[in-house]
Amino acid sequence: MLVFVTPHQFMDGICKKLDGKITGDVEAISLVKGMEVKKEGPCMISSLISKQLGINCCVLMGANIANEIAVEKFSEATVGYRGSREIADTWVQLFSTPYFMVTPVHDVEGVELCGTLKNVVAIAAGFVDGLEMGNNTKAAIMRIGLREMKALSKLLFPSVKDSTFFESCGVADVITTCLGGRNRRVAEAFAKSRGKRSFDELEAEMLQGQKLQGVSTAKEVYEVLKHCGWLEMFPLFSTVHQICTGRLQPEAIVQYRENKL
Ligand SMILES: NC(=O)c1ccc[n+]([C@@H]2O[C@H](COP(=O)([O-])OP(=O)(O)OC[C@H]3O[C@@H](n4cnc5c(N)ncnc54)[C@H](O)[C@@H]3O)[C@@H](O)[C@H]2O)c1
Ligand SMILES: O=P(O)(O)OC[C@H](O)CO
Repeated sequence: MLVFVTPHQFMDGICKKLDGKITGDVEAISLVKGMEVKKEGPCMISSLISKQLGINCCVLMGANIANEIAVEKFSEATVGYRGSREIADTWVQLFSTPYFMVTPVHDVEGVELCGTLKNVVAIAAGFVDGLEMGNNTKAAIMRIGLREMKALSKLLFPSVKDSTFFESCGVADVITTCLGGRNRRVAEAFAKSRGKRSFDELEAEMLQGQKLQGVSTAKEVYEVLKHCGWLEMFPLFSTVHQICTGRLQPEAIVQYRENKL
């Protein structure tokens, strides 16, 4: 059983290194939050693993800030699977502990897109914190973000279920990452510097070698939206990328009209 958990930026290279080396009856699970954008469109990391290595791949996503789990504070997570429930039950059994409650959901794309897209929402929440806009604004950003997450997931994969957004991988992960995650923290510092310090510089200074997922995911999402002609339908997602790249000021995070999707 193979467990993948690295920053998503490295997964293409890792799969290329593993290509041809995996034989026998192998099952994989990805904890990686992110996507690759190929010429033919977005490719979720579990699909990349499945396609490049020829193996089935489930996902594990949820409201899971690592250092809280490390000290055994209670939390939940979601296993997303396709096909047979049997393998999902095996993963649930493997990961479950009295303080880590894992639920299987038959919606691998929905679960993985929740884990991926909420990192863009967390960047937006960090801008709100850095600008000291307050709790009402932050709640508004989280709500708009969740709505865009659901709308984009369903446009990309019509099979995605509404109920997935109420699992740990959905609304709960939006909340915990917007309150306590690294994406939020670094975006807060970016906004405090009024965009004068780059994300790369802040990441290197604040994360000691760890890699942010939200900034590159915002770029990948922007590319997908632009390619599909959907930019105006997703103002929060597109504004986050434009702020990250310096085309807009952090204040722009509340300066757009929400489109009714
Ligand atoms: N840390 C969290 O709280 C948390 C929680 C849930 C999910 N995730 C997700 O898990 C994934 C990994 O996050 P993380 O915080 O464990 O990341 P991390 O930066 O701590 O790196 C995890 C692993 O990736 C390896 N790695 C680093 N650079 C690499 C490279 N160039 N090539 C190959 N491997 C490399 C590291 O050696 C390490 O073992 C991300 O997609 C993240 O969103 C993280
Ligand atoms: O620390 P972050 O912002 O990468 O978020 C960590 C996890 O994805 C939360 O579930």
